[in-house]
Amino acid sequence: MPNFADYQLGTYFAGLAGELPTMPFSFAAWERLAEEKLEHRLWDYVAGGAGDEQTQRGNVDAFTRYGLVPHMLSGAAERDLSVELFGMRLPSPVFMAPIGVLGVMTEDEHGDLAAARAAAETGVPLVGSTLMQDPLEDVAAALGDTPGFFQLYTPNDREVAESLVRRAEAAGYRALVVTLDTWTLGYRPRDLQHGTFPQLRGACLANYVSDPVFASRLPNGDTSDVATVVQHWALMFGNPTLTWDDLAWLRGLTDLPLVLKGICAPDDVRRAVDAGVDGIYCSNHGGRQAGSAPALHFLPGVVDAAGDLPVLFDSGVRSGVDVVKALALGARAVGIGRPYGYAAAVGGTAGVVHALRSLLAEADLTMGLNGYHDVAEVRSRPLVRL
Ligand SMILES: Cc1cc2nc3c(=O)[nH]c(=O)nc-3n(C[C@H](O)[C@H](O)[C@H](O)COP(=O)(O)O)c2cc1C
Ligand SMILES: O=C(O)C(=O)c1ccccc1
Repeated sequence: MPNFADYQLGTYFAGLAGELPTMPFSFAAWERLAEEKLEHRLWDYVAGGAGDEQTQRGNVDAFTRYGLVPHMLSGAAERDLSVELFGMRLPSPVFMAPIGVLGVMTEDEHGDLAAARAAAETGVPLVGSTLMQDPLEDVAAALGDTPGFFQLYTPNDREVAESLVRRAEAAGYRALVVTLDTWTLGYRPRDLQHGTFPQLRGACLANYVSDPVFASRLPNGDTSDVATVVQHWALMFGNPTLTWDDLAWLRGLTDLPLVLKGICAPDDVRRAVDAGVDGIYCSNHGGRQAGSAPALHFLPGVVDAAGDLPVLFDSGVRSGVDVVKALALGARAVGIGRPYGYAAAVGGTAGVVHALRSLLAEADLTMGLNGYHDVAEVRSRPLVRL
């Protein structure tokens, strides 16, 4: 059983030996460094969100409305953070949420590969986006023994969708995460002001370019002209006509565990359960799509409606304390988004490894100091509503 808190001890020991930290230990510090490092347009794309950005701020603020209750003398000197997900025992409940522009956020290495290498080093699973700078097969190969899940943006061309799913299966991804909240792009003032966003300039379309069915849709199957690729991608990317009636088709596409991302309403959970999915992913896309209530607000209702199905959660998680709060509200696994993206921008693989290890150390220490031995115990004790 990994002792995540040892990362803190190791840091102080290294300090005693004169080796001082070079990377941050808080989200705020990562954020500052990433803003300095990233090209302005890319920074705006990653940091920005829909409308006046109240939804993404609300996602973060929502965590301050709940508090953990400390319990003393409970002997929680060693904690078990492991959770069971889709028949796998994961060392911790933390995973990396899909970030579709990770591929171009890093300096010396491609970002999707950096995240996959960090997954291999830490055991933290990666949900790889449809929008990668390298083909999904190369990213899977960099994951080592750590599980990867493939996030699908369902193209309106069903044969392309099917081809992506076949490739994800063949590459060894362990679940299919279908994102439902981005069937068209949200209203994003920062990107609008720049008149563009990265994919429109050909970034992170490797899974399309490398796909034989996608390529077959291009004139003469020629994927070398970026403008042509982007045009076909833009026409195919979203699927506004997808409804619950199409879920049987999606379910029939694969035997992999099927997870629906972007679910917030309990009604939708019930429909998803009826359609035979294996997991519910409660998220409002980090406030980048629709203006809505904070994602955390929806979590208890989603967990309740999901019954025995595992609920994954993201949107607004910034610290190890936030991870523990999301677990207490019923999440089985908790997704980190912008925080590891910023770490990738600042420090590549090493940055992501450090960000994950320090976040896990904080989650582990938070559990221990509050007297919790394991995740089941966190879930069994109510939070204080502030
Ligand atoms: C730059 C960026 C790109 C994203 N791309 C994707 C994507 O390709 N697929 C997807 O399902 N979600 C995508 N998301 C949403 C994340 O998976 C996650 O829901 C969100 O980052 C959570 O919010 P937070 O980062 O503020 O915690 C993206 C988020 C960001 C910040
Ligand atoms: O930026 C995003 O959040 C995202 O998921 C996306 C996906 C495709 C095109 C543009 C944005």
